[in-house]
Amino acid sequence: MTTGRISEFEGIYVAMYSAYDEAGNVDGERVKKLARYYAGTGIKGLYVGGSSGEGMLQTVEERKRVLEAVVEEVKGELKILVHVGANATRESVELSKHAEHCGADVISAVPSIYYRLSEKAVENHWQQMIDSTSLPFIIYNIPQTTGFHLSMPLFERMAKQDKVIGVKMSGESTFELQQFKDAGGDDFLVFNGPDEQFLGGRAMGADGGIGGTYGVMPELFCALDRYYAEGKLEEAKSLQFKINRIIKKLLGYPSLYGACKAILALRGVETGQPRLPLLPVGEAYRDSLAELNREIEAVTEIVIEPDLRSDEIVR
Ligand SMILES: CC(=O)N[C@@H]([C@@H](O)[C@H](O)[C@H](O)CO)[C@@H](O)CC(=O)C(=O)O
Repeated sequence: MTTGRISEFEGIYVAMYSAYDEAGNVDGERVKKLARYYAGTGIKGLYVGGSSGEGMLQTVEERKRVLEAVVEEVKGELKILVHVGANATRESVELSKHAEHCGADVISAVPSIYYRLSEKAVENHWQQMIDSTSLPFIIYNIPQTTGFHLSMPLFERMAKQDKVIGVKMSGESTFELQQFKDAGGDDFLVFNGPDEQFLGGRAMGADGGIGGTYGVMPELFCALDRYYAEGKLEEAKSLQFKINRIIKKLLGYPSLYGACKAILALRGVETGQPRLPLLPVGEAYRDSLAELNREIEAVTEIVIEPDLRSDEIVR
């Protein structure tokens, strides 16, 4: 049985990539075009300004402009979750208030990075954001990039607050994911972070997923989620394997984000290069990316074809 909160937010969220012009500046029109590209793919919503969105590489003003463009384009069609984590608490609070003012649905944040912070400091950092708006809050746990390990006692203190509705679990342990689900309770949302183990995360209790590579194959993750929900586990497993072959190739380019952005460009959705220090992916890779794009499109064609028998999907 799903509770109100779960049914309101469960599902597939694209962690949206940045959209810059050729000079590398935030381009509102490109942000809108990218957001529009996802509306109608079956996803539940967008996660704006997270890792894939390069929020941590942008100024507060740029982050505001990105969110404003997304809200203007798809508010009401897609749920809008916004990452407001910044190194300084005061910037995070400013971004939180801006998110509420704009009409975002949920705020979310990683801990502050660089300084080795105590649990108390991270708790206070998050609490200031939570207290600054009436929006629900989703903890963003990604220890492999932040270096901060979210302990169970801190998780439990956070999760017992009404406004803290979920955790985006980008750590790789599905056991830990399951522990969050168990401790959070029936009404607490858990989102799978590692796209490569979406199915494992779902089987261990995740209510959906938030992922960067969804951005080049949203229909595949929607289909995977559907197969799992319908109990079609063989089909789901086979589709996850196909997806993982694609992700493995994407991870072989100078940067994952650059490769995904290049694939979007091949589809007519220009978003520029990732911002340095994330490496660009240049012309030299065009042919291999075009081939990878064809591979994604071929799998997509099969999963969205309603008349195909499910066993044809997987062979
Ligand atoms: C470490 C990392 O960046 N993880 C990604 C995944 O989507 C990741 O790109 C994917 O699993 C490929 O490894 C997401 O969990 C991050 C995310 O959703 C975000 O962009 O905020």
